[in-house]
Amino acid sequence: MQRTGQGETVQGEEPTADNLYDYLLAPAARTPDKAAVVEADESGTLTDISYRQLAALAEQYTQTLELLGLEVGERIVVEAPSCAAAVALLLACSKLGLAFVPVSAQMPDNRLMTILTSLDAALYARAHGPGRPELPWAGGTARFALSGLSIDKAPARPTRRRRNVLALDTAYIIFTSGSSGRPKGVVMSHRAIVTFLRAVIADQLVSQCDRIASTSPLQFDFALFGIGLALGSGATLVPVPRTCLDSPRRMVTFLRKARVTQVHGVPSLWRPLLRHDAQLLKQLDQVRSVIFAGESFPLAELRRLQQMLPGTRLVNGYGATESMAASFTEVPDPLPAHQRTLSIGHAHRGAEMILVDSAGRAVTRPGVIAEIYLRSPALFSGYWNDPAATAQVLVPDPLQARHGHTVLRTGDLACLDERGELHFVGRADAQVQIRGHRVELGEVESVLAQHPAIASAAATLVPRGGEHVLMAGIVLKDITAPFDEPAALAHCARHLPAYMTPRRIRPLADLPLTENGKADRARLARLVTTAA
Ligand SMILES: Nc1ncnc2c1ncn2[C@@H]1O[C@H](COS(=O)(=O)NC(=O)C[C@H](N)c2cccc(Br)c2)[C@@H](O)[C@H]1O
Repeated sequence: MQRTGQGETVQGEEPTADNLYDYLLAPAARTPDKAAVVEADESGTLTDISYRQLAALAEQYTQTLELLGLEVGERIVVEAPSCAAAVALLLACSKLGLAFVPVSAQMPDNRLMTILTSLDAALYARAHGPGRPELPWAGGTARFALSGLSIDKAPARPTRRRRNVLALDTAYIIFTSGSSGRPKGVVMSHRAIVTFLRAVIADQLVSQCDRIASTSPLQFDFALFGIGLALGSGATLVPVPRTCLDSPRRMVTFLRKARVTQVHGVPSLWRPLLRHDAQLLKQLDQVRSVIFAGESFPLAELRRLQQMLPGTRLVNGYGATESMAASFTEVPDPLPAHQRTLSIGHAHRGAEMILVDSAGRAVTRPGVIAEIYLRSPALFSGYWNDPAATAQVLVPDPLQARHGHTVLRTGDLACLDERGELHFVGRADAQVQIRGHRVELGEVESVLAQHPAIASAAATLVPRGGEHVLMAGIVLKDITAPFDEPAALAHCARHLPAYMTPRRIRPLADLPLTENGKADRARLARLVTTAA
């Protein structure tokens, strides 16, 4: 479809530039009446929004936004769950070249204000629902739902001439907590996200008859991945309501009712099911594949999941928001008993992960731990308004420095196995040193999870008097049983060197998680210390 100066599209020709709107709505021309998004209301009633209806809603939002006369590149902060209206607003922003910045309703007011201010956002749009009465935001505001987008306060912007949207214009910005604590905005262009989605869909991760359950909150790019994979392949997106995620029974009921065939989620999504109602998993006979991402899936739990979902393809999705993702590796079925680390395989089509040691040399021998660098045409543009932080991670290719291109320095450590596949080892900045030894928190956790009474475990370092002390939190299989800490400590001493044995092991009701569902080691450190 040829784009005219006013951003209109003329049916028939291919778009002149990669654009998320054209890419995600292409199926609307082929299968307009097919369900694009399945909506669930609070009573659990499911409603299909067809590609035609989604395109119409996106058009309605586009016309309302167009009246604001915003320049290409202006930022729209969107507070909403993953749902059809949010997808339509993402499409409208993409069509007008506005940057879509998803935030969560659970985000504290002051963090939201930091993001709105640092972005100098043109509009803060939230899905209909309880607002934030105390939010001191003086910029543009709007509310949106399936019924439409209403501007409550127009942004004070001079109406400017709109130009064509280019492939390098920003499609979305995702704020990550970042290990430094200050939120960093990962800026992704239309070219990066469309290139990535084309490659991953070409790798046959999904088929157009899939119904993809997305379980991550919208501000986590795993949710945008679900939107891109579903619509980009002409399949159907099934956002799972938060209320279904807290109860194993409600989640299984929902997945069955919505006839879901592929489930996306972080490893912790499966923990309550595996612990309480593993038998319920047998009801998910229609689920053909599961894609997990965000952190290593503890092997003991992964083996249980594999047993309970016989014949279901389990895919280990690895990667960072700065490239959306890097690799999708099928877990061997069955997972060999001796295997202690998960393969993250090879990068998706058109990209390459290389291992580089601290001297900047390529590592090609198995078993040598080094840092993963990602060569890819789908890398992020940079961190919002932070060229210094950008230069830390978008670096000259250490193996082809003279060519001038940059690669992503992931900060992740991995090593090659005998077959040349990468195995994730851990975060370079999470390498903890105890009395001069490198400690792998993941290794401590997997030994603890092998203890017969322990369902799951998380380890962390607690600063204590100038040094760091290794502490662990565990969840018992039977929370009514008394916890025998000395026995658990003895179990660790039998399987781990002394410096990797936790000082204390604390039973917890649940392992603390971040908003994106990953292990929250900072909160764990506070929990195990206060429990001392
Ligand atoms: N599969 C793993 N094993 C182990 N460690 C993982 C895995 N996936 C990540 N990580 C870690 O998480 C970091 C990155 O965090 S992030 O920027 O918030 N992004 C994410 O978590 C999610 C990521 N954007 C994403 C989004 C959609 C699909 C996929 Br597929 C992946 C990586 O650098 C790794 O340290």
